[in-house]
Amino acid sequence: MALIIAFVIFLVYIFVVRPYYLRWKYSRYSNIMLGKKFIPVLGNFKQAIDCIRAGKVHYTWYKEEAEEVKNFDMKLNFEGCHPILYMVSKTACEEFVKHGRVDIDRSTVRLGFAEMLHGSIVNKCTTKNIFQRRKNMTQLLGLNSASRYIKKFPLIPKILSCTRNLLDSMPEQKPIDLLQEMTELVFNIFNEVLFGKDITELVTKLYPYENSDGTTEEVTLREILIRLSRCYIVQHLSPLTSIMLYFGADTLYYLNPYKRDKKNLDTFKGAIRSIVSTSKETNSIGNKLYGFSDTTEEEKICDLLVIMVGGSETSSHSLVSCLYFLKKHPETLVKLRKELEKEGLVKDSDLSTWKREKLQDCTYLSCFIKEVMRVDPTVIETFIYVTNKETKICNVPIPKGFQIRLDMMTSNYDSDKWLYPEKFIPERHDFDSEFYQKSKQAGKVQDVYTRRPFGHGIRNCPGQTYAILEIKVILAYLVTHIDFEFELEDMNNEGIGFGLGTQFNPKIHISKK
Ligand code: HEM
Repeated sequence: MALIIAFVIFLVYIFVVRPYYLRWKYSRYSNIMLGKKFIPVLGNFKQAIDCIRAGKVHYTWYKEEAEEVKNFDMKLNFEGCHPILYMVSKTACEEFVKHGRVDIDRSTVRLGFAEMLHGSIVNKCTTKNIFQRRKNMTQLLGLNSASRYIKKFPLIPKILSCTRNLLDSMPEQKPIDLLQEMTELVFNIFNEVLFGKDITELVTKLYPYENSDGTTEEVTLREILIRLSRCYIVQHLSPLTSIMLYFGADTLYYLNPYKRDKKNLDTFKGAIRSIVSTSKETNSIGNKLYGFSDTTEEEKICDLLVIMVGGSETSSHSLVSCLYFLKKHPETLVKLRKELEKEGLVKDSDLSTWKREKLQDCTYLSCFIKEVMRVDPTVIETFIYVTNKETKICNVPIPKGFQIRLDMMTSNYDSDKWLYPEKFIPERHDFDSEFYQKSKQAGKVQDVYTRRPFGHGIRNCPGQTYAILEIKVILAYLVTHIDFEFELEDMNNEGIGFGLGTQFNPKIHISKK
């Protein structure tokens, strides 16, 4: 009995007393905004739930609050019972980056995606070993801008041939699940890059997947990855996860859905392990990554998993957004097609015409993608970071062990930095455009922290160069080879969005040119 009472008191403390105490404590700082609609247990998730109920994408409230939030350096929110300080202003971001690694480092909390990717670099502090593993990844995959790999390896032809295969398999004038198709496409591309010829097994072989009703289904690895990503997002949002984490992350595995998700995850990792260990492609990136001596076998598998998730979930969502905004603003599609035509990137042009340099010359294409990432970012916040000791940011003392994230949405809608931030105007990113000059004259100037789609600091996204190149090639190929229509309901929905975790699953109809 005493134990039950102690447990109830503990729950009341973490879900009610502590959040209210922290809200009171930080309300005394004029540069901290308290998240709205806070309610015990759910924390500020209520805002996301309200958006979904109103038929809008779950992160619309970030956009709606942006004009108010921009007046603060930080925002205090609660994810369930977890307090998180979001870095909002340029100064807060700058100080966050300066504190990097020593005073503030990546959190090791095993929650949601971080739990799914547990064992990889993602929820590990920035030690020498983690730095080396990140370097192994970026150098081998050539994800940094000075990439020898991207130059030497026929990455663009691979992207093009996968996109062409996808288009060949797409039926005309029938509803197509766009997110599913884009995820499949980037998954295939990324895995060809990672595993070369071994891809065949990866794409076609079926593996057992345990469903929530206890039945087992035979599905492809790609399907397992898609389902698992969704399951771990749900785990992240569940108050039960927060409670159980207090008893140690491994206790999760005694209960469903955690036990089942872990089993499915182990199937996935087992398959990757078997593909790499029996690989005939000794020179494949996956094999080389697997060959590094400074990591254990489990760490290598987990690092492969993180690049597979990072490489497919994110870019596919960005592509859906890009296609949507092209249709929403038809003049952008006309302008983009004209630019591509000028570079000789047209239907039936020889695949060897599609050179990286040509795509780099497509200023409008770059600006368009930047604008999509501004109005509808794929990721709205970084992974969780934590203070290693009492730290000050913008003169606010933050105790040891406090969780921190970078807010990646507010600055996109800051009217001090952007002219007409609510409008979709790709030209705002083109220094030579009239609109850019007009913005400048109106005193709107961006700084290095205004755009944050890939995070900042030593643990920012190592895949950004690869991601942007991939999005450019696929988008350019698609718009030159198909016409497409979204459903009217989606076109008219002003609250639609396609970032990670979106509830929207748009259907398109295509006709091949
Ligand atoms: C549109 C595409 C993408 C977006 C918007 C994106 C965004 C992000 C963001 C916001 C982070 C967190 C940074 C932080 O916590 O400070 C991240 C981390 C990461 N991303 Fe990406 N990403 C994309 C594509 C990719 C690709 C293609 C890869 C392939 C390798 C990748 C691999 C990673 C990895 C490994 C991390 C963890 C880095 C670490 O823990 O040190 N991402 N990404």
